[in-house]
Amino acid sequence: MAKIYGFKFVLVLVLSILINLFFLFDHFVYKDTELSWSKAAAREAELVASISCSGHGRAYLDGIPFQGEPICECNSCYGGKDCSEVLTECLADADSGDPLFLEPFWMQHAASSAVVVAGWHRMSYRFDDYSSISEELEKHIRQLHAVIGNAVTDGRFILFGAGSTQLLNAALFGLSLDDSPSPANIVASIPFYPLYEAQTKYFNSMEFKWKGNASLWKNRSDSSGTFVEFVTSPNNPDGRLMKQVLKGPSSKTIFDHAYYWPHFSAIPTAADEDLMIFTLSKLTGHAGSRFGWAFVRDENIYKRMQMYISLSSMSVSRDTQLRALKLLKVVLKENGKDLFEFGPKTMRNRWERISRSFSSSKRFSFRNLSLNIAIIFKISQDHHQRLLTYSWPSAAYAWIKCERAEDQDCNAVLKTASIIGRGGSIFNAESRYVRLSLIKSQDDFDLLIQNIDALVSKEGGVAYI
Ligand SMILES: Cc1ncc(COP(=O)(O)O)c(C=O)c1O
Repeated sequence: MAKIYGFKFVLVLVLSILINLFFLFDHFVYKDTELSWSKAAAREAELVASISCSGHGRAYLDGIPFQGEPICECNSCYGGKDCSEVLTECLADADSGDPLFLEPFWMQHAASSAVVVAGWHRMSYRFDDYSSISEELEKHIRQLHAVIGNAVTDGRFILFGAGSTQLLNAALFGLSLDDSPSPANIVASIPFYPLYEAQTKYFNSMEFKWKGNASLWKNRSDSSGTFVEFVTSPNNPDGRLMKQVLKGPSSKTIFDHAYYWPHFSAIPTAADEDLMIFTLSKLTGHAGSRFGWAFVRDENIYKRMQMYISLSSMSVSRDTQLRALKLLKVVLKENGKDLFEFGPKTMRNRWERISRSFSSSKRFSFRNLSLNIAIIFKISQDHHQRLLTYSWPSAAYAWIKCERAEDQDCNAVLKTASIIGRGGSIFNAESRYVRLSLIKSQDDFDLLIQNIDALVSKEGGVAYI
């Protein structure tokens, strides 16, 4: 009898231990991972993401709803409720530098790149340490440059801006606001990104004046004052790796490295300049997030740039910084392997395609940027492995020249074939040049190729310059 009671006692004890373990597990392990306040938001986000737009559009959480439902926003030349209708007489728009070629990458990395933002996320003007930049984001940015080897970041201050657009202007003020009695002369080499001239003229400061083509000031006298040169490397529009034209103690340089990433260029050396500007827009494609950063060697210039940011917008949105951090974490996975395979491969394919389209043309030519692009991933600290080697140009834009004497306005010529490019005069170059953007969506690119093929088929022969 005592044996049976003893057995029952042990059984009850074991059961009770098991039940307690179950509740403990449920409380600390299962309950811990169960979603509560984020569940509805996650469901809403996935619901919108699941709306089918036939691969030619996208529904967004903040899109204008129709009958309470989010609707598809179609790519150009597609329409209808689900973007399945091809619009006729549609123009191939290769004008803007909207980097949507990277959208498929982020669709493939939807899970790792999603961000959940609580209603109370970083409401303050400041971080705890009174700074306005996320230390963690700064760390990831510096790590990214070290992995890709495109910039030396040691011994430099870092600044965040609302896209590189804000930082370019901050740099202009930072370099011009010195004790010089006359305004700084602002220059760039032709062809140049038109924003430099537009910003300098629009802000119309007493501290600086636009002076145009840098080459015209090579033999200037000492009394000509301070010069600030914008150097875009790789260049927009023609993709060349550029150096400053003006040298000497009275010249300062703003290096705009928006395109100095393996998608668009060889990375022969790590940029090691005094003032370097980068942007998330052309790195990950998130132009809409408006995030850029600058590395500045000189503390006084850094402080003046900081003052500009502070007076114009206080600082960069914490929401944007959070998103940038999440994106860079994805980028840095396996030392950048995924993004820096996808980006260059996509650009190489597009260049192969457009080169083929123009290959039989004598009427149009483009600079053959036949770069030997070597993408180097740091597999570990001291071991580099060459994973991809391309011998194709991969610049963000094709810089096309109309070769016939009568084709003075190349943009107009392309327009007759329903192609919208950006005319050379916008970059201060001849109008027999035109820039075609190769970084837009696949739909835009496919239509561009279709219209180029139709235009070229009306003539014959290739001319590389
Ligand atoms: C050379 C260059 N710099 C800067 C920018 C501006 O980029 P962000 O989106 O960072 O303002 C662009 C955009 O096309 C660009 O081509």
